[in-house]
Amino acid sequence: MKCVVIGSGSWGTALAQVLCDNKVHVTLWGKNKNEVEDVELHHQNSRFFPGVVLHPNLHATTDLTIVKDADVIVLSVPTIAVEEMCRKIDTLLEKSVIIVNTAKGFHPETNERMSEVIRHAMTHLSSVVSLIGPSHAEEVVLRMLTTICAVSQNKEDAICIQKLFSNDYLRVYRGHDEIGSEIGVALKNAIAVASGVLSGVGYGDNTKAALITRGLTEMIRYGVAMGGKQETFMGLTGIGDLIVTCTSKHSRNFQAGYEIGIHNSADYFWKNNKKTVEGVRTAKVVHEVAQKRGIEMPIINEIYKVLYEGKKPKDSAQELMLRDLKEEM
Ligand SMILES: NC(=O)C1=CN([C@@H]2O[C@H](COP(=O)(O)OP(=O)(O)OC[C@H]3O[C@@H](n4cnc5c(N)ncnc54)[C@H](OP(=O)(O)O)[C@@H]3O)[C@@H](O)[C@H]2O)C=CC1
Ligand SMILES: O=C(CO)COP(=O)(O)O
Repeated sequence: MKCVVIGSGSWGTALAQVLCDNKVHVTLWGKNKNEVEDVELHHQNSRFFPGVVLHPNLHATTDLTIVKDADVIVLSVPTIAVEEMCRKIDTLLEKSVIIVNTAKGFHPETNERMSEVIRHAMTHLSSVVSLIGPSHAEEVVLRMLTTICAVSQNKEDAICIQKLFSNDYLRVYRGHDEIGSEIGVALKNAIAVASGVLSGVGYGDNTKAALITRGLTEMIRYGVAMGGKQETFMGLTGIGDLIVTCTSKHSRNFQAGYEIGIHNSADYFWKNNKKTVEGVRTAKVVHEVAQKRGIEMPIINEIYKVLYEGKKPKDSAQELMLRDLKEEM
């Protein structure tokens, strides 16, 4: 089995190392020459994991033609780059491959989920498996115990990817609700931005518990309206990923929100952010779709207003607290 991991950022590097640990033939592809040389020559990716020594057998390259005879290609680039990467890879392939999607979000223009984007962009495709769940790269690269889910419409390929990645520190479950799972992991990023905002403003643990619980309600409402199964949101790609992203110091979505909360404004974030913060774009997509379809998403609407309409976070928090009083669900 020959694997190529596309994207030498934090998640691509961590996943490529998992495959090395599992003695799978794997090469990491990156567009950034410095990053690739760092991995190939020094066994480190110091931009993302300062001080961490990577597996000695992990090789990296900037030559994309290595995909041509791959059996499995793992895509670990941000959502905005997924379609473009798929089209480039497709022109180089000599046979059909399993694509493992790891990006969490929607296409910025068509609003499609990542599996849909990949299916539309590629012809040399056996199937798409999304490998998603509560998994910060910073912990996986240190081999800390983690669980994720291999989600696919194709049961055989889900099993293949589950076995390929599972080991004594990474336990991979299988799932088949592609819609519910991909919506869960996308939406939790936007809720995590809100969690960071509330912490930055100075609110405490009661507020975070409220945000996670009511955020999950919105994820379910939206996901079920789009065709996902309610029970999926009780699993790793729902509540699991929501908890880790809303509470972890590693989360870039939480960190972005925290800065916005501290400044009581999104201006500083827009001027200075250079990190991958998927929840910001997701908030826009979900806000727009929910408005069109009449899906009630109060937290998403407020985070959208903070990010795109200059609303002050403290005013948004008050708006959420003083809405019409409701039944819980
Ligand atoms: N990090 C994590 O813990 C996890 C991340 N994910 C998801 O994985 C996806 C990838 O994120 P992550 O690895 O964290 O992001 P990073 O920002 O750590 O890395 C992204 C990598 O993709 C590269 N890249 C950016 N744009 C392009 C492009 N147009 N073509 C090719 N390469 C590109 C970047 O290169 P450069 O910087 O040089 O532009 C960088 O090497 C995201 O959707 C994220 O939500 C999922 C689970 C865990
Ligand atoms: O998806 C992730 C953890 O499961 C990574 O979250 P961030 O993108 O917020 O860092």
